[in-house]
Amino acid sequence: MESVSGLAGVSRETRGRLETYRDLLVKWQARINLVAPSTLEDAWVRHFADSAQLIAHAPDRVRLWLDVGSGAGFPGLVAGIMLMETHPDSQVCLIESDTRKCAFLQSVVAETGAPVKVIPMRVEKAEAAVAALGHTADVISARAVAPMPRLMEMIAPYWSQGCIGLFLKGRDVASELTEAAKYWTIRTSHIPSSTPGDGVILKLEELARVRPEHPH
Ligand SMILES: C[S@@+](CC[C@H](N)C(=O)[O-])C[C@H]1O[C@@H](n2cnc3c(N)ncnc32)[C@H](O)[C@@H]1O
Repeated sequence: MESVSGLAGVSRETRGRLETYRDLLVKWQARINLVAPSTLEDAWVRHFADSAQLIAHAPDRVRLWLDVGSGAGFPGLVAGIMLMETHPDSQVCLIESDTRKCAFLQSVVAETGAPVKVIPMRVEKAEAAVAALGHTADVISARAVAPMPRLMEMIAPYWSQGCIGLFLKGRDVASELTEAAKYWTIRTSHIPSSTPGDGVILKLEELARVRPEHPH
């Protein structure tokens, strides 16, 4: 695992927590569909390293990292475990509408002790629950949840000055951003993903509405 980019150089404790997470993923996958079955064998790269690479792009201070549509916890729960080592004051919040996936996420949190709050709700309904955490988000992340115009509508209530977005996206991101720019002033940069494939990390540093809600 140490040789997998994004997971290189993690401590023995972090490695142990991620292995606990991977073992639980395999166990629960037999009962509920957490990830595409074809990706399970290569989960270290496809899910864990893909998520872990975001940590290198986190700001120095992360009080709250918000992950939307977390599914089986990628990238947010991996971030939560990695931040225990690099940003010990951080809290991660996972918003996921599927309650069975949330039960899995809770079991990983319980087994690893990660400072992660799971909110079993649709992101559109979770504003009060997130506000109760006491901090605005410094980082918002998502993978495979929605095209950018829709994703921007989902995250806008949680966005504040100084926040950054870190999104794992595929090859269609340029056309998604062209569409999004009709509705938002945005400032973005693309960082090639360090895991195989044609993915990118889309870093969002400005989000301000210029037209009413996208008609998704
Ligand atoms: C394709 S899965 C991706 C899961 C994970 N991010 C990953 O990359 O493995 C999309 C997830 O987003 C969740 N989701 C979709 N719309 C949502 C919403 N409005 N609020 C909260 N969760 C949502 C779904 O339940 C699902 O688990």
